[in-house]
Amino acid sequence: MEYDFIIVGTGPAGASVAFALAQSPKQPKVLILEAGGLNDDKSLRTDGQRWLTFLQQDLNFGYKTSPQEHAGNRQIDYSRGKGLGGSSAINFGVFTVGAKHDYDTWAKLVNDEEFTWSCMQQRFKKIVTFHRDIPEGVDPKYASPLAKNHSSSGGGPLHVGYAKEWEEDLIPTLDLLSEGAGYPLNPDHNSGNPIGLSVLISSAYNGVRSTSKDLLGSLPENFTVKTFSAVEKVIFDGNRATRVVTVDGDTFLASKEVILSAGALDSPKILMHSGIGPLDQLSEYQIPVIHPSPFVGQNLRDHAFVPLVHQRKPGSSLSTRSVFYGSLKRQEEAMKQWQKDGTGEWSKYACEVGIGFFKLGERFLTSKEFERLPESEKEYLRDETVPHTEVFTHFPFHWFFPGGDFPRGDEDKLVDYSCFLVFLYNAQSRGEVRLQSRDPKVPLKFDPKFLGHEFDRRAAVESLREFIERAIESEGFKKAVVRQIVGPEGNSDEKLLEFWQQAMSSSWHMTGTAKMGRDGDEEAVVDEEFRVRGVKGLRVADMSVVPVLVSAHTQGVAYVTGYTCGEKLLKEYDLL
Ligand SMILES: Cc1cc2nc3c(=O)[nH]c(=O)nc-3n(C[C@H](O)[C@H](O)[C@H](O)COP(=O)(O)OP(=O)(O)OC[C@H]3O[C@@H](n4cnc5c(N)ncnc54)[C@H](O)[C@@H]3O)c2cc1C
Repeated sequence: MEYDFIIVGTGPAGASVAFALAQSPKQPKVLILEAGGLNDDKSLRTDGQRWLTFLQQDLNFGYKTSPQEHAGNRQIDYSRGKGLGGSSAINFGVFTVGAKHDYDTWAKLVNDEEFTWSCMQQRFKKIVTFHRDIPEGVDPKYASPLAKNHSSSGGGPLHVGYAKEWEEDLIPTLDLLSEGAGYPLNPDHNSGNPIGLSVLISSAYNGVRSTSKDLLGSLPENFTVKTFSAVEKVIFDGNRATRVVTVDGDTFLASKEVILSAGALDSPKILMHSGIGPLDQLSEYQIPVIHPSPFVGQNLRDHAFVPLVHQRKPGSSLSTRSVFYGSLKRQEEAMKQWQKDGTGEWSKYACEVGIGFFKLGERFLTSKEFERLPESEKEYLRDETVPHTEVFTHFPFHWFFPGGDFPRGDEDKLVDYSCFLVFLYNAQSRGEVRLQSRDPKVPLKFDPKFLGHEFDRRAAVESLREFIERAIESEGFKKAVVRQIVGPEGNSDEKLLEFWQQAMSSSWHMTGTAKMGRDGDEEAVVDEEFRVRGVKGLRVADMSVVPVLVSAHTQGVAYVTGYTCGEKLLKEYDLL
């Protein structure tokens, strides 16, 4: 069977390519191939369990990094979602779009206005329906987005917004950070300027998580979706891509384009198995070369985070979460309620958090590591919309703590704790993904080179130090705390770095492994039309191509990346 377009992968990017093409009245024939299954079990959408879905093995490729030299030689979890929705089906539901300057930088790098914030903001409005309602009686100072920055009714199929019910200690925690620690407020973190403290907008609504599968819900008849169809490679006639072959040996023909949206760890793999990649790697595994492309798999970037966990004095916080998490019976009852109508405690606990994007102070800006950055990078970091770090509140840490004092259905061990996550932003380290087998079932080798650059180590240390000095050591916080459960053993550079090395995790924001660039950029794997350089009829549209490590959790970027590619295809093939 021949199709006009074949899209590989249904994460935010692939689903958005499809969603854009579905708007064509000319009904091009589109085939969507997805490695995993339907992901149609309703309970996978339980808002309060969004932190746990990634542990389900059938929904996750289960990747790990290679041993990380600067992180205690640990192999760090490098999860990727499998099945309809891709990684959005297993992610934590943080819905952030990043800084205006990220997109304007992208547009400048590739010399195309289509990537500016003003164009991307319009696309967000087509993909997303934003629900602005917050619980009654809550002061809107942490959550009052301006209408002009968001779509409301009449937006797209991806529903985002605030949880209906907030945990009792959410606002007091944010008050502590704003009034006690002096962090600035920002009631509209998705406005293009994320700087400041807000209540988080999540990819969830009415207790139900949203995933990119929601964009595939009402595809017209000219679309075919095939699950359990992992693509091995693209086949070329001369240098034109004409077919894809799955690992099970099925072949599908594409008369116009193949679009790879298999994500930043798998699109490079498909390229390499198709003969597009670094010559040394292709020849080592005897893969016939279609086009040498030395930067396929290079330029990998990511965010990272560490947790800070403290036990609070009994009665010092208003939190009731430990009572819920401490009772399996209560959790079961709540699940019955959630199954019935999406309400109850599974749409309250860990469903709303605080998020802050901040600039760091003079100690960071005058450090030798900052000084030694290229001028263009310093200029980028000085832009008013670009944060230097992120802080996150109310992470349900007890689920990930191996034993210890946390509630696990045992009411004797109820502990009231606070958990903040501190993020490393703007990492300068460039990692890589590499072939390690000729067998397409074997994943690439993933080496993000976490903390491999001196700037990253400085930014990690200063992000953590500044948050500890401002928030954790503030009178308001200290007086409510019994002890630190997880955190550094001191405030020196060495102790702070040691803590990062032992406790850091990837944020799963892998970016840049098939980077987009303008003519003359020798590192560019694709051009600004998403076309793979050196061949015809093949594009990559997912986080692989994004040439900027955006100041956000990356699902939003993946959605608009895919949608931009879809719009370009509609235009180029005169489909509107
Ligand atoms: C545990 C976790 C938590 C996260 N939390 C957040 C968060 O809270 N907020 C946020 O903004 N971002 C978060 N992210 C990141 C975010 O989900 C990703 O940036 C985003 O999903 C990337 O979109 P994508 O379309 O590029 O790739 P993916 O979402 O990874 O989609 C790739 C798709 O391609 C399919 N595929 C792969 N190989 C093949 C093949 N050979 N053939 C056919 N199909 C294939 C996969 O099954 C998948 O459907 C998280 C990610 C993870 C893993």
